[in-house]
Amino acid sequence: MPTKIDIISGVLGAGKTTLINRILDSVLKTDKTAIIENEFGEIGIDGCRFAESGVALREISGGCICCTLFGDFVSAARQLISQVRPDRIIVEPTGVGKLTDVLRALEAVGKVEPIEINMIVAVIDPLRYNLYSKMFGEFFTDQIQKARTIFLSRTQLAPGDAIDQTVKHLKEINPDAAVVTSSWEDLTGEEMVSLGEKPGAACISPTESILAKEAFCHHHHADEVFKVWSAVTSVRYSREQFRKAVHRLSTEARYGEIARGKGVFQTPEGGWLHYDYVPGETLFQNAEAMDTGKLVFIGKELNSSGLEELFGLAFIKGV
Ligand SMILES: Nc1nc2c(ncn2[C@@H]2O[C@H](COP(=O)(O)OP(=O)(O)OP(=O)(O)O)[C@@H](O)[C@H]2O)c(=O)[nH]1
Repeated sequence: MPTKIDIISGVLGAGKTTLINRILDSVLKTDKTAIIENEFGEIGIDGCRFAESGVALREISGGCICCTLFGDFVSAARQLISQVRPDRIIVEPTGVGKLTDVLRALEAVGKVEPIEINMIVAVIDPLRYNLYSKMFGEFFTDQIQKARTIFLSRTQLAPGDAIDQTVKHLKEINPDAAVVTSSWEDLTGEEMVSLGEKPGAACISPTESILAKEAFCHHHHADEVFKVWSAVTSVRYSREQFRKAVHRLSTEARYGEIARGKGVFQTPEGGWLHYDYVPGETLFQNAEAMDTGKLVFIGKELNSSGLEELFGLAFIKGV
């Protein structure tokens, strides 16, 4: 039996990890499942978020499958298939990865291992459609164009007209994709899997039609456009101090254009908080105790020294 491959794409912070966790609830009942996660930043933050589910996880950090990590991805997939023998591999590309490039990498895997592309999903946040379209440009469009199923995230928070507008834009770019507008809270894991597996009307053959066209297109790589600032730190912040720092970061142009932030830090009381930043929203969650705090921000034209100053760090950069 070929290994089923599910690709869950979406720009930084769109909701890929959240969707994968929902899908895992269902597929783990029947399929031995592995995950390959590609983190653009060097410090992997998400790994621990799948840990409890008991899946085999391979994390590829510090670049993108499209360029620097193409070979690493192909070997990780080959190794998983030959050693773990999963029924299914879920691939979470970086938010600044193009589906085209992921499909190209999978084409290389398919030459040596039996695989079958099962889901090609893009997660789109309707609340930030225009912002992300501008910020992520060709990466965003490519994900929409190549997806078979598009899941809208955060729909419970989005007004109806934002959802309608988003669906209209998506259909203009990819009329064949199935677009799921239901709130994720109203869907079971099984329903999400079945929606993700349902092929769009014009079912894609990744190795031929998509990739042949792409070969002639002008093509930017993620690391030409986006930069990562990351740090490990023992500095403690209260939730309020951290929120204030992030507010400055997102409102003062001198720090650059911040697309995503995530990490963990210790509070003055000794607890640990995980933070998730997307433009206009910072969420905190209690976290397990860590060996050290880790901060990551990704964006355009990042001002590293400004960030260092802002977070007042006694830190070792870029570990
Ligand atoms: N309530 C709600 N929160 C969501 C939804 N999707 C994402 N979030 C929240 O948005 C934040 C980012 O979601 P993630 O699932 O980590 O996004 P991601 O696309 O995996 O992010 P990267 O891996 O950094 O690119 C998290 O705090 C999520 O809890 C959704 O549909 N509903």
